[in-house]
Amino acid sequence: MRVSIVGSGYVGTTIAACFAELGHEVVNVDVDEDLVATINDGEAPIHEPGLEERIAAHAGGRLRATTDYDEVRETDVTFLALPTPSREDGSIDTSIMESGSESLGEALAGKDDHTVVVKSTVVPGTTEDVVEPALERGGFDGATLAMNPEFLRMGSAVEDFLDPDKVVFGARTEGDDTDGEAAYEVLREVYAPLLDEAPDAAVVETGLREAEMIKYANNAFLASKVSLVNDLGNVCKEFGVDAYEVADAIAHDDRISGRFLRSGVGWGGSCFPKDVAAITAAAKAEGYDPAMLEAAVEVNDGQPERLLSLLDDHVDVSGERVAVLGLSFKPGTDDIRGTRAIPVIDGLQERGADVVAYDPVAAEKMAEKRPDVAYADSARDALDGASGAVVVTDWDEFAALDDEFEAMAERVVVDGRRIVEPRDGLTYEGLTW
Ligand SMILES: NC(=O)C1=CN([C@@H]2O[C@H](COP(=O)(O)OP(=O)(O)OC[C@H]3O[C@@H](n4cnc5c(N)ncnc54)[C@H](O)[C@@H]3O)[C@@H](O)[C@H]2O)C=CC1
Ligand SMILES: O=C(O)[C@H]1O[C@H](OP(=O)(O)OP(=O)(O)OC[C@H]2O[C@@H](n3ccc(=O)[nH]c3=O)[C@H](O)[C@@H]2O)[C@H](O)[C@@H](O)[C@@H]1O
Repeated sequence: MRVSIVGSGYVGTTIAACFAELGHEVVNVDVDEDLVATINDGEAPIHEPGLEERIAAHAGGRLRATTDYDEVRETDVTFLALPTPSREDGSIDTSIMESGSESLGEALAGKDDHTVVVKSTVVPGTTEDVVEPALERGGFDGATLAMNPEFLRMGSAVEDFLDPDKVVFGARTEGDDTDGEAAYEVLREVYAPLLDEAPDAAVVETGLREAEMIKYANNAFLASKVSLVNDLGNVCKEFGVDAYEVADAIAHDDRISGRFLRSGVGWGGSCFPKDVAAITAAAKAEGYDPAMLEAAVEVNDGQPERLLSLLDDHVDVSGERVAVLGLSFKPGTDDIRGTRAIPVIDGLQERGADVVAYDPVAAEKMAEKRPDVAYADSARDALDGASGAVVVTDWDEFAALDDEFEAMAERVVVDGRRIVEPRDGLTYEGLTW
C-alpha cells in the first residue's frame, strides 16, 4: 500500500521505517528540513535499536521523507503522528494536530476519499471534534477517519511496534451511514504484513472515542501501577521490609503480574506525566475528579523528596559535594523529559549541596537545561570527593560500580532504582527496601 505519515519524531520515524520494511511504499512528512534530509540520507534522526538499519535499507527505495504535504495525495492512507503536548494546566494542546490536519486537508482537497488515521495520543473526541473539522477547513471533507493508538516504548520502539501484544483500530461505528467498516478494512490491510509476523497480537476493533481512551487507560494504568508499588514500597520501608521481596512474591499472582512492579524514585518520560495530566484535566472538564489518578501523581511527586530525606538521615549535604548518578528518565535513552533527576537536583540545591551529575548519555541534554550543575565524565569522577550519592536511573553500569566508591569523602549511597550492589564499607540505603 501507499502509506504517508505526518510527523517524523519517535513514533512517526519508527512506524515509517517499519511499514517500509513490511513492504509498503512510505512517504514521511515533517516540517523539519534537517530531519527530512537525515532520513533521505539513510540515517536515523533518533537513537532506537534497529531503526538505523531499517532506514538505511529502505531510504531512497520504499521510504522517502519530505517537507511537502502535497506528496500525501498519491498515497492511500495518512497517519498523523504529531506531538500532543500539555498546556500549563496539564490539558492537551491540540494546536499542532490542528495545523497539521489543516495542511493535510489542503493537500487532499478535491480527492474523493482518503483514510486519515490519528496515531497521536489524543483525549476522547479529538479525532472527530478537532481533526476532522481542521481537515475540512483545509478543504478536504471526504476523510474516512480512524484512530490507531501506539503503545511502543522508547528504547525498544522498533521491537515493540513490530511485535505488539495488541493493535487497536478505532473507527466511526455508530449509526447506519458510517465509514467504520471502510476504515477497518484499510487498517487491516496496512497491518496485515505485521500481523502475519505477530500472529499472537490481539486485534481490537472499536469506536474512535474508545480507541482514544484505550491509550490513556493503558498509560494511566501502568503509571498508577508503579505509583501503587511505590506507595506500598514506602510502607515496606517504614517496617524495614524489602519491597522487592514483596513484589517478587505478589508477582506470582497472574492477576498482578511481575511487570511494572519496580518501586523507586518514580515515573517520568515524555508520556506518562503528560498523558496522566491530560486525561485527568479532560475528566475534570467533564465534571469528574479521577481520585486514583490524582493520587498516582501525588505519590510520584513525593518520591524524590523521600529519596533525599533518606540521604539527610546520614549526611548534612549543605556545602558538600553530592553525586547524582543517572539523568535520563529511564536507561537506554538520553531523553530527560519528565525525569526524576530534576526534582532530585532541585532538592539537593535547596539543601545547599554542590551537585555533580553523571549519566552515560544524557548529560549533554541536561547541561543545556541545567547549566547550574557540574557534570562528570564518569561515575568515578562524580563520586570522587562526594559526601553522598543518589541513584536516579537504573543504568547497568551502576550495578558494576565497586572501588569507585572508595574515593568518596563519605561513602553514603541512597539508591532510587535498586541497581547498586550493597557492600562492606558503604552506607547503602534503598528507597523502598
Ligand atoms: N514517544 C513515544 O514513545 C510515544 C509517543 N506517542 C504519542 O505520539 C505522538 C507523537 O509523539 P512523538 O513521536 O514522541 O513526538 P516527537 O516530538 O518526537 O515528533 C513529532 C514530529 O512532528 C513534527 N512536526 C511538528 N509540527 C508539524 C507539522 N505541522 N507538520 C509536520 N510535522 C510536524 C516535528 O518536527 C517532529 O519531528 C504524541 O501524541 C505522543 O504522545 C505514543 C506512543 C509512544
Ligand atoms: O505513550 C508512550 O509514549 C509510552 O509510554 C510508556 O513508555 P516509556 O515512557 O517509553 O517508558 P516506560 O518503560 O514505560 O517507563 C516509564 C517510566 O516508568 C518508570 N518505571 C517503569 C517500570 C517500573 O516497574 N518502575 C518504574 O519506575 C521508568 O523508570 C520510567 O521513568 C509506555 O510503557 C508505552 O507503552 C507508551 O507507548
